[in-house]
Amino acid sequence: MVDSERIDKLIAAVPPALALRAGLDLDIFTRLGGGAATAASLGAALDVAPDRLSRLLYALASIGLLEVEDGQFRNGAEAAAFLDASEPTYRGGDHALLRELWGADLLTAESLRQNRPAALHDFSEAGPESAAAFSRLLAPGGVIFGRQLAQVLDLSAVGSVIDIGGGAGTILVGLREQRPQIAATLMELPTVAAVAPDILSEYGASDVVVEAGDITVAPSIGRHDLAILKAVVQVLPPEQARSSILNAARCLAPGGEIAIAGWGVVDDDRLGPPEGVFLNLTFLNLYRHGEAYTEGQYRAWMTEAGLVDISRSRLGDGTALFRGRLPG
Ligand SMILES: C[S@@+](CC[C@H](N)C(=O)[O-])C[C@H]1O[C@@H](n2cnc3c(N)ncnc32)[C@H](O)[C@@H]1O
Repeated sequence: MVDSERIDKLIAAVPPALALRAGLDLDIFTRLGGGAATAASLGAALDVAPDRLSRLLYALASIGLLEVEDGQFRNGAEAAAFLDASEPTYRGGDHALLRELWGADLLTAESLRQNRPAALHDFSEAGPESAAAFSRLLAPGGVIFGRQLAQVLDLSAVGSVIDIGGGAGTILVGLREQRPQIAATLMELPTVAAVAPDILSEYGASDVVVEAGDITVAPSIGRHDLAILKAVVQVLPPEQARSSILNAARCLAPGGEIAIAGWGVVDDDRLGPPEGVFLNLTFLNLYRHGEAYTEGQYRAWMTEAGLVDISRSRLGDGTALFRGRLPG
């Protein structure tokens, strides 16, 4: 017997997520920090009308992200830990990016009807301004991902790391926080390579070597102990996805490790994980050819690249991580 409950729940899941995003956009959780505020004082601090703001505050309280008592709002435990940007455990770094992606998601039916991406994003044809804007959107999330990676990889023997298609290169910032002695290179398409140094210097990482190149055509000019390829394979058509992995492996010194990551990965049956399955729809709206490739495709390309000890794991935020090593 089917009933409408599940459909109602699916539909109801969206508005709380949108309220959360509005809270992040307005910096509400960071403003509140460890304290409490009324809608009036928060409204004054944010320069928004308190009576209208209070609707959002009550909505956030209704899903436990805020707590309210006698008209005073404070962060709930999860918001205090993960949505306050001053905390090292902050998970909201991607919210500006999600705003773009969710905007694109609303166009899925349109993209299918028109048989073209309704919110086309073309990395190779992007002008300097849009390359800089997109790289800035990704930059905060990059630092967080770099920290996550530093926790799961053994960096003790890594003397040199390359982030291929790393946007502004901020993954290298998070990755090297505890090991600043690791030499770092960012390899990017020329338009992004041109804007990356300015963004890197804002993150105190002017020592990162920026190399302009196209990973589908040739490897880096250097050899590195660790190569990172995050959210890059998925933006490329299959033949270029394959060559990006073959060339990334050629950036490695013998014994070096590759970390291929992204939400855009699906199981071989294409039914999971949810991050990959639904990002694959977002891709319909953004890219002519990019897609969430299957685990089997990643493994086949990595094997063809001569990599061994291939593994797939899932990081805390749902990012799929493939690791492999070049024989020593
Ligand atoms: C979705 S973004 C991911 C950026 C970064 N890795 C991250 O996860 O934040 C994809 C990046 O791949 C870069 N890219 C696309 N095609 C490339 C290619 N053929 N060679 C090098 N970089 C490429 C783009 O310029 C863009 O910065």
